Amino acid sequence: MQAVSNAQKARILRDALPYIKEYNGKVVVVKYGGNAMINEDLKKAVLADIVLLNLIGVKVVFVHGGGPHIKEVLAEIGVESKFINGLRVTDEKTMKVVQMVLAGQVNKDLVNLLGDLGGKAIGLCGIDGQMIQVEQQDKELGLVGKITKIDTALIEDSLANGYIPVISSVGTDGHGQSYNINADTAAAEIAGALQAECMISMTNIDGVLRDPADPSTLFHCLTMAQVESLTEEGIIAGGMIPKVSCCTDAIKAGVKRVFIINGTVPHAILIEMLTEEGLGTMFVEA
Ligand SMILES: Nc1ncnc2c1ncn2[C@@H]1O[C@H](COP(=O)(O)OP(=O)(O)O)[C@@H](O)[C@H]1O
Ligand SMILES: CC(=O)N[C@@H](CCC(=O)OP(=O)(O)O)C(=O)O
Repeated sequence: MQAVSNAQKARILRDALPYIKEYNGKVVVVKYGGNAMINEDLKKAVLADIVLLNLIGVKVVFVHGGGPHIKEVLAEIGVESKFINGLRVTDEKTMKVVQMVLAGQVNKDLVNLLGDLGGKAIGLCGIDGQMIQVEQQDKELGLVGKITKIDTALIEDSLANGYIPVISSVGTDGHGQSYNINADTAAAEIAGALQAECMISMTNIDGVLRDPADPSTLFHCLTMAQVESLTEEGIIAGGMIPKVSCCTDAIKAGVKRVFIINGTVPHAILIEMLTEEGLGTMFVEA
């Protein structure tokens, strides 16, 4: 690899200035999927980028998943999940594991690492301050919550105090029952409620692809209509279904810029936000 001279390093920083100005003081919701948390080094690199964004004045709201972590703990107790359109059918036993893994293990590990990296982070889930209020989505899905309201007070207080809110997608029905929510859905609803400047979903694939096995088939930009037909054709499938519909929902809710990027590419988020390089799939109205 060619060495970067000091002058080049300085120019890279200077070239980021217009983007830094653009995002300074703005709310950016970042969704970090469990499949993108593939190893500790990569996780630390992603979290260091989040700390950097926070320190240059971006109000980062960090919503995380943890599907693979839930799967691992369920496997240990001999439970196998069924998914309907990318959503985990959640019975009471599964819900206990979901809450324990997302709001406990994954959330606190991320907060801990952010702290280690010099970030000021606070771990929350949708139950805290009744932030994510839900009702049952569908009997067949069990304890999967459909979001009825996002109370942004706690998020806004955290941001106003300079914290990075780290949020896990567990909601409450207001009567003591916890519900499981797809993390992309939670991120999109939170982004809409905050009227965020930008929402970025970080996953383990470059974006929406015609053929997920072939990176050259990436869609750089998708309209709502294209999303609908690709879903009907079955090209958008599995976990990509809720992810993509969340992106279109966020656009409809007034979020200005919405992307799916590959969180396993080092510094993908900095490249997307602070350079003219466009990574992943961007969603637009028409
Ligand atoms: N058209 C498509 N383009 C890209 N990925 C797709 C597509 N259809 C299905 N997928 C699958 O969706 C997965 C991403 O969803 P998911 O596993 O739920 O991610 P995360 O854990 O980050 O939320 C990809 O790894 C891929 O296997
Ligand atoms: C209802 C539902 O499916 N909830 C998800 C919540 C975690 C999640 O979304 O994690 P990823 O972002 O890593 O996929 C689940 O149980 O897996």
